[in-house]
Amino acid sequence: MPNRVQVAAAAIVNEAGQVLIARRPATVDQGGLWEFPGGKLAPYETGRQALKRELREELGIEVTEARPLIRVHHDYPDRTIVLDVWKVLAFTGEPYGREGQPVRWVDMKDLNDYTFPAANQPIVKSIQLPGEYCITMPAESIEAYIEQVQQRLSQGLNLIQLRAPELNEEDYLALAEAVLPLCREADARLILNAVPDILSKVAADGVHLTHERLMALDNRPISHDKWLSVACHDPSSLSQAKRIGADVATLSPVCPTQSHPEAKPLGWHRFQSWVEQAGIPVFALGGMSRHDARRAQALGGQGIAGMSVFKTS
Ligand SMILES: Nc1nc2c([nH]c(=O)n2[C@H]2C[C@H](O)[C@@H](COP(=O)(O)OP(=O)(O)OP(=O)(O)O)O2)c(=O)[nH]1
Ligand SMILES: [Mg+2]
Repeated sequence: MPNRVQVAAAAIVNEAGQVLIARRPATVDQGGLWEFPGGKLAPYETGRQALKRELREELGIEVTEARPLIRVHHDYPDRTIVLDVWKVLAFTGEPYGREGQPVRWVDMKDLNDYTFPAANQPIVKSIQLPGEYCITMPAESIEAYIEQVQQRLSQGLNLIQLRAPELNEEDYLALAEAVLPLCREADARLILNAVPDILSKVAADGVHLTHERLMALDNRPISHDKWLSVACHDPSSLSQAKRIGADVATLSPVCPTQSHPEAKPLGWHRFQSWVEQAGIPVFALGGMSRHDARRAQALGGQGIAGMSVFKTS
């Protein structure tokens, strides 16, 4: 690819959970589409420096705090771009379209109604996902699973993977049906750890595929209005995830974990370098504690996933 363009872009989220987007002029590359404000790195600039300069130039604001959100590589017909996306946590000034471009605050869930350049799909997903992904831990009975989910929701967790591999299909379906209204009530997303077909029976928000199910696929098995979460353990499963159009991945085990004592931990260093190439939001899984969410995010991950980490007593 002849042209490799490095771009810094910003996810600016306000207290009401709205995101600032801008419309690209009709005459430029990707013209007329909505974008996250930002632009190309000048020679010798770091991503963070470019972010600050671009937001000063395009929006008239001064970024005072930002962290990496996601990095996306994308091949357009005429160029490859590397989008280095930052979550802006604090800024001074009132943003406006300083170059005359329309800018708009939109609710996170309404981002899907706007047309962005093709590279932006994983960025939109990353903005919509929280930093904690709760996976249910083994429980004694269906009732105990339900109680566990209730407890996790009451902690404010809003992304729940219903994992219960020991249940037969009928029991798992009954459990999923019982848990779904609880998640709806709490405005949480419910991801079923099961075969993709289950979404024709239970109107959950998505499915999570085991590593084995992921590797057996050639295409995305569910529609784009549902979430496809997948289990990855190495660069080849991460690239398979990207290839089939998964929305989010767990990468494990990052640290030693009691639930999978035989698995060799990959460590934070590899987590960082594999995530950088992944191009989709990736949660660190395996031996996590709550304070690791910040660490995972500082290394370019979406946050942490886990089972026992969210247990309160
Ligand atoms: N800023 C931004 N650029 C994006 C997004 N998605 C996406 O594919 N791009 C592409 C479009 C462009 O090819 C490139 C960004 O270049 P740009 O036109 O914003 O660059 P710039 O602000 O430095 O503008 P200029 O000085 O070249 O006029 O990245 C996005 O969400 N935000
Ligand atoms: Mg720009």
